[in-house]
Amino acid sequence: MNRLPFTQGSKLQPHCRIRKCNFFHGASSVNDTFFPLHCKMSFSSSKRPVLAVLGCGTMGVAILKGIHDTLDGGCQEELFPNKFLVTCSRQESKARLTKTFERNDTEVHCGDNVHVAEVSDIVLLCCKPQGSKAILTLPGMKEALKNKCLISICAGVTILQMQDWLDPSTHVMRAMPNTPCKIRQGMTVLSPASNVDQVYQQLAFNMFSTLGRCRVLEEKHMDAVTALSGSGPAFGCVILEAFADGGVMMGLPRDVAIELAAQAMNGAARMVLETGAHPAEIKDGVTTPAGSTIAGLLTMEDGKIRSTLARTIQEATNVASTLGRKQS
Ligand SMILES: NC(=O)C1=CN([C@@H]2O[C@H](COP(=O)(O)OP(=O)(O)OC[C@H]3O[C@@H](n4cnc5c(N)ncnc54)[C@H](OP(=O)(O)O)[C@@H]3O)[C@@H](O)[C@H]2O)C=CC1
Ligand SMILES: O=C(O)[C@@H]1CCC=N1
Repeated sequence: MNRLPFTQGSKLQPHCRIRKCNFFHGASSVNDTFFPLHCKMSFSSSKRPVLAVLGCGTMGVAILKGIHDTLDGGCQEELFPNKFLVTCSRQESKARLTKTFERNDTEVHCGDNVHVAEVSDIVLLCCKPQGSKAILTLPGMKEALKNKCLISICAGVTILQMQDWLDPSTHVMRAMPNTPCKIRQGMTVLSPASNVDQVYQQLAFNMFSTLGRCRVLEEKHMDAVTALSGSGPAFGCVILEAFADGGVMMGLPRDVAIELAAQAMNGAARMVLETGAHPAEIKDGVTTPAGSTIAGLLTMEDGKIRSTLARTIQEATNVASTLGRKQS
């Protein structure tokens, strides 16, 4: 059977090995060279870029934790940020974030979005989709983001919408990461606007590659990406929990059942990603004629599990496409 062509993102993780990305729209390939592009931009306060996270909730924390781990692993890359400013809207969140990020390189602000954007080079927008317009159209934000890079992870908020709210000189990019970025096992898909400078594209690719796998796709795929890999960890965990319930039903202690289910799924997923094998090949390899696996597989098919899961992605994609339209 043919091997599947995957990105090599996960192999980048040890200590920030950066590879060069092919950024043509729709391309996803990375090659094996170290990143050679020298920074032709001068960043605000130091040689290395300052990163802002506007709206630092679940995802902002997941991304920044992964980035901090990369830095703590000794990342010296010129294009990798080494100073961070994050924002939230409530004082209690500020107190929580201040505890979470007790480090000299990270400042936490309540509000202050425009000031934070002003003193940063790269701005990650991590608020809820319906709050994106309110933040990007704050008085002074258009000025603050001139010539800078804005990377939005907001589901369903399009490049065109953001360009409409911002100055034409702003380099607008969408990213769809997922929560495993927190442990640097994430998947991020990037989609830059056509005018985004190569240096910013490289910078974003570098940054997200250290948080797991990263690839570049055309914006038309972003809603499906949101459903499959943005929401995927939630869907995967429901399946995992149901497997564990089955183990508990048959007498396994809960903690053992969860470990076995998680490692079975982790092992299967890694076989797909690391060998390029098709999932069907792995399934067939497990399935002994007249054995227990085929008995279980037929039960799954009786429950229409394939169409149920595929329709899950279809439905989540449809909803993702509407999220940017509902602005508060
Ligand atoms: N959760 C996920 O797995 C994924 C989410 N996404 C996208 O990421 C985005 C964030 O999701 P998630 O992290 O789950 O959401 P959260 O609700 O956890 O985080 C949103 C954050 O925005 C802050 N915020 C709200 N208004 C303002 C404001 N005016 N100024 C500054 N900060 C503000 C909130 O602050 P406060 O806490 O003080 O209210 C909160 O910290 C969404 O757009 C979603 O589509 C993408 C991929 C995966
Ligand atoms: O549920 C949501 O809308 C977001 C987008 C991807 C994951 N969470």
